[in-house]
Amino acid sequence: MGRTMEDASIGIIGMGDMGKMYAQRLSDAGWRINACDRPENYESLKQEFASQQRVTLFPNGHLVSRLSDFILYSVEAGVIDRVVAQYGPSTKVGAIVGGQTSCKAPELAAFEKHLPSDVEIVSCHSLHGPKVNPRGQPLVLIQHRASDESLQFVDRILSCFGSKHVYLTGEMHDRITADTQAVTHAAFLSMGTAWQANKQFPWEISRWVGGIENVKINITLRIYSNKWHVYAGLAILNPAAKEQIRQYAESVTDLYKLMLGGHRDELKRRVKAAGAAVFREGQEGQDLLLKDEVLDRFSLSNRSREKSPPNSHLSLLAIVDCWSKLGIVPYDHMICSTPLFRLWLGVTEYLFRNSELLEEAIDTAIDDNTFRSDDLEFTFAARAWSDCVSFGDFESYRDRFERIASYFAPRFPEASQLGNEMMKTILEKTTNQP
Ligand SMILES: NC(=O)C1=CN([C@@H]2O[C@H](COP(=O)(O)OP(=O)(O)OC[C@H]3O[C@@H](n4cnc5c(N)ncnc54)[C@H](OP(=O)(O)O)[C@@H]3O)[C@@H](O)[C@H]2O)C=CC1
Ligand SMILES: O=C(O)C(=O)Cc1ccc(O)cc1
Repeated sequence: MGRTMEDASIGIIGMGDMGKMYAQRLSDAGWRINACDRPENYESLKQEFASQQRVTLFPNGHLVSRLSDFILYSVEAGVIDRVVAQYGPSTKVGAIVGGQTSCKAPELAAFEKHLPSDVEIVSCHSLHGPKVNPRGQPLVLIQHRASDESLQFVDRILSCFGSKHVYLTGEMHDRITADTQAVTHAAFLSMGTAWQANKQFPWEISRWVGGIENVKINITLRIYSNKWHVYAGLAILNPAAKEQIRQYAESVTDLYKLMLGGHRDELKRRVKAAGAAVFREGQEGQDLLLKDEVLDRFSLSNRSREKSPPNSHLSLLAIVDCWSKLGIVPYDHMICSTPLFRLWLGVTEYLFRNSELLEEAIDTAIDDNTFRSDDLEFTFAARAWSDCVSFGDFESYRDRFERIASYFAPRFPEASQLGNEMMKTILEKTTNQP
């Protein structure tokens, strides 16, 4: 192999949010980094990292690849094949190559197709955004075409994050993250779409103020304030995601029809059967601590509230129905959970483990018209996102995403500050899951 830990250097191709976070943390831990972004970004990146002695910027990926012992591609998922085709053949003999894209099938296929056969492949995926502290968060490692020694090499390099290393195949990774990431995002994207369609800013409306509504609002705005390609890539490129998002849209539609038709008993039976399948005895894990006292502290609204306003919670009833239809037990997915997924499971659990609240949601869905038009738009939105992902057209995904993002944009600074505090407080209590 000819590389030693002492003189090894790490290459990063793609110095966006994740690439910069990796460069910063790995160089702080003492590693030498060779990095590049697209050639037109070379000068500005060189200036940005001028004071970082251990980070050397290069104009392109050929120069990074020929020098580095472990090379990470941290580019948009949609361009991975093109970028690996371009720089892969320049990889240093005997080096190890990996990627940070959120869906592994296309990334590993690109590596197999374009990397010389004397190059090993160990890929990775940090299951959190660039502003989250990696300590304690899952970090997936994939020993795809590599010796045990090379896996240990990568393991050691990445150990400075303090993340929880999880060893999976690419296929297992994609199946699990379809649920922990893609379906979770589909639910929040649909909430934002419905609010926009109804011309609402939910924090200004009393029925959306307080408790788990704050989580829905803050996370939705957090997603729309991020880059569209992250969500598009992991949904469109993952075949398991398409199927799961379709089931979510189907569950939303079925439950909404039961609500509209006033079929209280059937709705109750279906929701409770799904709840029993998902929240089985003994699978509670630790208390997720999503209590109103905590959640109420993170409101974008300046109104106070007396009591939880009743809500049909269609988005939450549907995710449990969807999990049960697909035979998914979300607790089994904690190994690949992102912060958003844990919050999503937390609010779902909060509803389903409180039988009074669950009964109230079902009764509200049948008896109270207040949420009908919200739920109608939510149903349309869930189906439209599912279609958009199934068609696999990145540009129309981008269009939809950016149109809705621009509606909420004036509130992003405030929402992301509040969202960060909320994530921090809640995640401190939910990180160490079994
Ligand atoms: N953001 C997140 O929360 C997470 C993202 N990921 C995944 O990590 C990857 C990177 O995401 P993120 O950092 O957020 O996205 P960014 O858009 O911030 O970063 C991607 C970078 O790659 C650059 N790039 C594109 N083509 C090339 C090229 N040919 N050579 C060199 N650089 C190139 C882009 O430049 P330009 O913008 O000029 O095109 C951009 O700076 C994605 O695949 C994403 O799915 C994984 C975990 C979390
Ligand atoms: O927590 C989430 O789901 C996020 O939105 C952040 C994120 C996005 C992409 C990833 O591959 C991993 C984490």
